[in-house]
Amino acid sequence: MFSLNGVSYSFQKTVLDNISLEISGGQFTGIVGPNGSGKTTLLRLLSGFYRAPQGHVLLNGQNLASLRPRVRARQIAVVTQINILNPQFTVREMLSLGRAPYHRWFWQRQTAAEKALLEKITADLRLAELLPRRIKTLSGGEMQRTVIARALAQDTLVLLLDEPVNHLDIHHQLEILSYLKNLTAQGRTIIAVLHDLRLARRFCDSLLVLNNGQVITGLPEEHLRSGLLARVFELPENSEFLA
Ligand SMILES: Nc1ncnc2c1ncn2[C@@H]1O[C@H](COP(=O)(O)OP(=O)(O)OP(=O)(O)O)[C@@H](O)[C@H]1O
Repeated sequence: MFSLNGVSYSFQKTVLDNISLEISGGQFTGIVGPNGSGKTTLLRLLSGFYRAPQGHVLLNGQNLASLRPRVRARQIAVVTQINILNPQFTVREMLSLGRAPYHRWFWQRQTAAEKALLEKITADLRLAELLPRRIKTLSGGEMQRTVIARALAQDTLVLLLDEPVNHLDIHHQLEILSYLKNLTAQGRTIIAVLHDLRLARRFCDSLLVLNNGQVITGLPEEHLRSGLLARVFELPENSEFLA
């Protein structure tokens, strides 16, 4: 699915230093690491938002940098921390925006298949009552569910999410993460930055652990057994936050 070959990325200092790794398709991969370790930077490289000045980011063997944004948006949907939303849009309009990569012009009529897709997403994320509401009137959690729904409306094989459950209460956190996990059973690839290590361990098939410019890949249990998570987060090995 994704291959990174010798990727480095720097701002004033080097954030990612000569990273080579593979991310498998059809899995839930978590990106974890301390604040400032480069999680968002890595996600932006995977989305094509940043171009690696050194090395290559490949999606199914294709260099991401060579894909036109519209073509990329049919393969990768992104939920960022700061989603630039027009506060005047309704939830219904936001969902429709997810179809933009497939339309020639802005408010092109939706096909029956597109309407059915949006209805299913609306039902799955329990958004029906919110459809007529303007974005500016939503709570943080409602907004987050709307943004995730818009990404799902892109109907891509890959979904990249930056802290997708941050604004959600524990019930909605579990609901959204279970939903995302179930999408992998349909062959979709989910890659998400997560801060809660217990949730990451419970839902992720593999974890990318970022620290000091390096990325260590592996199963959550491997990282736990080796003590890597405890070391990186400066926690005792038997910490309840890893359990
Ligand atoms: N546009 C930028 N200009 C300068 N420095 C930046 C920029 N974006 C990120 N950085 C720096 O790069 C480092 C990695 O940032 P990044 O946002 O990728 O980390 P993160 O692991 O996602 O952090 P957090 O957990 O706090 O969200 C940080 O030190 C950050 O200050």
